[in-house]
Amino acid sequence: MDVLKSLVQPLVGGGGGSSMIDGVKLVVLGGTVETARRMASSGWSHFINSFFLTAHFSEEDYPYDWLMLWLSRRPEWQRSREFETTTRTSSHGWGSGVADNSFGEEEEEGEETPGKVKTRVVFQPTTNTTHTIYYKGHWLRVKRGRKHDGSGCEMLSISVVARSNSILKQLVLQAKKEYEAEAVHRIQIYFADSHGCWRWTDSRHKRPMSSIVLNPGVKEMLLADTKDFLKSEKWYADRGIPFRRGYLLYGVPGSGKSSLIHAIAGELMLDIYVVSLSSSWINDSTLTTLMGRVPARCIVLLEDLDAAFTRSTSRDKESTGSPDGSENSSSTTETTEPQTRHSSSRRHKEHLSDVNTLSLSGLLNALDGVAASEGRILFATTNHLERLDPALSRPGRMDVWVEFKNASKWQAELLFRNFFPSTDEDNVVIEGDLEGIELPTPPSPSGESSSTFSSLFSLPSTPTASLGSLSSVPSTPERSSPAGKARTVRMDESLKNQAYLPPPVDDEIAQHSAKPLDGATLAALAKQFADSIPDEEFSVAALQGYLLKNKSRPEAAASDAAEWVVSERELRERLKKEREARELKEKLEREKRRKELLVKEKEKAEMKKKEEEEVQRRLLEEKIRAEERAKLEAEKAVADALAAAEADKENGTPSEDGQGNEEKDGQDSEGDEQTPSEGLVWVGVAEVST
Ligand SMILES: Nc1ncnc2c1ncn2[C@@H]1O[C@H](COP(=O)(O)OP(=O)(O)OP(=O)(O)O)[C@@H](O)[C@H]1O
Repeated sequence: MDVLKSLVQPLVGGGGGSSMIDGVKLVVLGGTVETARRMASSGWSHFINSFFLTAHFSEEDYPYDWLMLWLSRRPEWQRSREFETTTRTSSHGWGSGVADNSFGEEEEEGEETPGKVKTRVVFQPTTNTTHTIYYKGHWLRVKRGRKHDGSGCEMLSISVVARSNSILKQLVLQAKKEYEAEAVHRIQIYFADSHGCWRWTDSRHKRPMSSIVLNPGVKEMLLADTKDFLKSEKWYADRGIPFRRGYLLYGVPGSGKSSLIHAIAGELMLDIYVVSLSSSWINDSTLTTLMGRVPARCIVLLEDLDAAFTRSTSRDKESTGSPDGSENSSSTTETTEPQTRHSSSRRHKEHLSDVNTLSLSGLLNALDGVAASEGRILFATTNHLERLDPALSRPGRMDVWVEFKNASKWQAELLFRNFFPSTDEDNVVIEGDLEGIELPTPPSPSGESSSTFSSLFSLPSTPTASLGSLSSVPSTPERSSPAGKARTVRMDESLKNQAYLPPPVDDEIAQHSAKPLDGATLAALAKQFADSIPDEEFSVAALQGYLLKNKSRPEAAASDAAEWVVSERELRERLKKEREARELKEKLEREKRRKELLVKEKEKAEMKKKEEEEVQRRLLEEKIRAEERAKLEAEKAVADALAAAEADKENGTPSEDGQGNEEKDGQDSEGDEQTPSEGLVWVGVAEVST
């Protein structure tokens, strides 16, 4: 105590100093202590940090998601005393494991509202709090924070006292494994945003391939092709061919294009990156940026390929995707790429007039330009193949085309059999089992096919191949096996697929579903249903809609199908008539408006003509009046002159023989050199000209 007093005493200056000096001394003392404390603390953390290995994981990259899922299952992470809540889990829609600290409405008491979206709220530690987690004999210091680069992105920093970074590697690998174990049942959907970034949007359960009802062999062929492609990176590299493959799915709406892509993504365990080309913000540079940012293994889905070009009607013909553009209709890469070079001024103009435009050359560059990423599988969908430019479908861009038509009888039967539950466990429909229905010809990879099934044909992936030769060159040589064999093999594989785990059926929903039927009854009902459905008249989506209405009554669904077809036709007929009537009305109104416009224009022209005539008439009148005025003034001047002469004559001395007068006249005439009549004419002219 004495020691402390002796230390403080000189500083506070004993008892004799003024109170102000004492205050200053106290401030100086406090400042010194605080500075010393800070220096010690920073020195300590510097010292500690020199032993730590630290890894940073940005929100924008996958490892962040892996680790957040892993952390959400750690009790230490949940013991945080400061939380923030979010409804967007970093684990992208799953993360509902036992240790997950999320909670939702199912925990709440009371009945549920059907159709209400269940929102899960997740507690996660606030940013900038540090957690210590024990992992494989090491203490990890985990901290969530934000980047300081202005992006506001979250960062996860994990530090560990270790000599090598192998423990961090192990941690990341384990987190990845756990994440992928969850991901096996789901696919992630990312959507492009207007800043050229991919935003995670949804996580969906995988859709089994068997739920897609297409003509025989189509989906198997596609699946085989995509699988084969993913395995052939070296094959492509050895031949210097860009490692990319494109599939164009075209045809009527509601025929299963998107569903098939979804199912393939699930089967291949790939995420889907979606760009809607009809978005108002899409333009060349955004699309190029997006294409450069897709990960190596994924599915890129370009929706509504034709809509990209119908959106902007003001664009030049050269940059439209429509084959109608005469200059562009025969364009290939060779013709469109030079366009990019020589049309910079035109592009600049376009840019000024409409910043949100996507040109054909921009789209082509994004698909296979230098910036385009490799290893991705591109799917493009369109309802209007005829609107696409041939350049878009050049091999290397769209290697495989698949046409989707309205449902065939065969599809209708299979759809019915897939739709209703069966007591037969092995009620897996193999194409050949569907008796009595003429099967469409399966696709042939050799391209020599196919009448009803002319829809699938594969293009060679070598750049030299022409569009005309629709021979199928497989993405690797092994794929030259006969179609039938390939199909059987792929069918077996797809049946073996264990990846799909459908979500459990809600009890309430189960009550409204049909009771399982035995195989024979189901087959008979499916046949009855298919017999009532006309070939290729209704889309699969329409049939599905009908079945959904009868989801608990398979017998009624089969027996009422013919009636439904009649009512649908009547409905279509009525809608068609209504549309025609509307169009006719609109046409008549347009015609009426056009006529009214013409009449108005005519009236306007007549009015204008009348006004001009009026002006002319007024000018003429003015002119006549001016002439008359001039004439009157001239006459007056003459009369005045005569009167003046008369007056002179009366006032002056008259000469006897009249000589004096004549002399005067003679002098006058000599002096003026002007006769009265000449003077009259001059006055008149001067008046008129003014
Ligand atoms: N071939 C099919 N097999 C199974 N279900 C199908 C099929 N075609 C359509 N459906 C069902 O119809 C609905 C719409 O299908 P989907 O969105 O895949 O059609 P689409 O061809 O992509 O349509 P659009 O061209 O309008 O985008 C989905 O619910 C899907 O389950």
